[in-house]
Amino acid sequence: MDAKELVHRRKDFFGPRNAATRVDLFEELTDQTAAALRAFFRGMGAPHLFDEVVVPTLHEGASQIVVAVQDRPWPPWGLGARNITAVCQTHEVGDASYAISPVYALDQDLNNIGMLSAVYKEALEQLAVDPRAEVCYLLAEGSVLADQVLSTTGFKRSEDVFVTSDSRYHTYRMPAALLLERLGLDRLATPDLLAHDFSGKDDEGSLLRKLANFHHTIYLGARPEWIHGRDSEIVRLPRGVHAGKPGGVPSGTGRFPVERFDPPYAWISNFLSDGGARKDRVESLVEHVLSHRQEFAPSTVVMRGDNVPKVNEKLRRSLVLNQLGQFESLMAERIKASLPDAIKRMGRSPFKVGRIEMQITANGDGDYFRLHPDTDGSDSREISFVYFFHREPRRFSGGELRIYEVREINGQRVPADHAQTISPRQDTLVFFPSSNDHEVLPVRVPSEDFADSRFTIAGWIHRA
Ligand SMILES: O=C(O)CCC(=O)C(=O)O
Ligand SMILES: [Fe+2]
Repeated sequence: MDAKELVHRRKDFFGPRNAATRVDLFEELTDQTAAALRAFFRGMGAPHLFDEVVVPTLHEGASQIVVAVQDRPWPPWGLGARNITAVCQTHEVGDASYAISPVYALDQDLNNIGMLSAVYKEALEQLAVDPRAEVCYLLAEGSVLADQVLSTTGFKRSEDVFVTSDSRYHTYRMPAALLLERLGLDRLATPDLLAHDFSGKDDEGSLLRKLANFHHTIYLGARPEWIHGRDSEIVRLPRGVHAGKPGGVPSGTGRFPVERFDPPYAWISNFLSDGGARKDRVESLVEHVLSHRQEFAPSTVVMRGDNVPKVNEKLRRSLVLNQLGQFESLMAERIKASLPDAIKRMGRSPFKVGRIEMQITANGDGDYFRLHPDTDGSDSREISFVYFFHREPRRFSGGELRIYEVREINGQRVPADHAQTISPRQDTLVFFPSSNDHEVLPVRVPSEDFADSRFTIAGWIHRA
């Protein structure tokens, strides 16, 4: 190889590597694709993403996976026949509203901006077939860089807010077609992107820098969630959380401007822990539920006009245990101690506390609790609470508690068109008014092991 050739090669660092790359798209997994994806995520250092995110999301439908793939010319089968080098997944979260993942890539391709952009472009183009299609990211309040990058690209922050114990997340949204345009992806062909050939289309590399900035910020902003399971600046947008509510209330997609409300709930982290005792308390609670596994029964609901609790899988699917054992008095004591402050935080008036009902629930794979209030006003339930706990490490996903806000219109309390979504956190308790509509989004427990369930102590505080 002479020096000239070497210089030429250096100039096209990613171009030659992308020469055998194509962009592919699928909505179902063949064994071959599954194997290639698994190998990809393992190479990325996040093997669990495949089983815990990609596959379940795909199985729920309305999801697409766009990949950059290199095929081995011969033999076209067996190990390494398809080598995936980048992945982007979209899924519907509401009417014509889509979540879009970062473009996942192996470390050696993180600056392969042409390839990342080619994948992103094809993912967006699939969505933009519907002119109403918008894409969404969930971005933490107070984020500086990601907010700047998304906002200058044309994303609008909406008041669809999601809450975890560490952060509040806003939904940022933008039409898919406009995003293609703003990133210059409507002007660039996929082969040119893969060849890193921006000639004539990129004014002094500003397009390349803009794309790099966009992909890097989203990738790095989202990375703590999938590498460390930590709250990150950008988090995954779960399916269903922007879905419309029954009863004709407009969906909370944020397409309709909404005013801001005070949170309708109050929460307390490290609820049972004091000092170093947390681990022991939660562990013994987990032991308690595991040793009473046989006494858990299918959960029931009480329908209006009927006093007898019945199993109704249209509304609720989970298991319930009524004996709290030694935890009953501990919970009651803690609840009473923290209630006055919580009531203040929820902006409610104090009331004389009567009895406290409590039950333990286990939400396994596929379980949920559809939209409901805990009182129709004919009983004395005042405040509901949910205490979250689970075996470590956490092996379920989903199961967010979504609490709808209420607003006054002409003196009447009506459910607002948006809600706050709380992801289950170890040893955290959430209070909310029993009359507020709320729901538990579907839970995923890939292991299908009872011990990996989303466990709660749920209860109701009555007026005396
Ligand atoms: O499990 C939850 O997060 C809420 C349960 C609930 O709504 C109830 O038990 O009434
Ligand atoms: Fe409830």
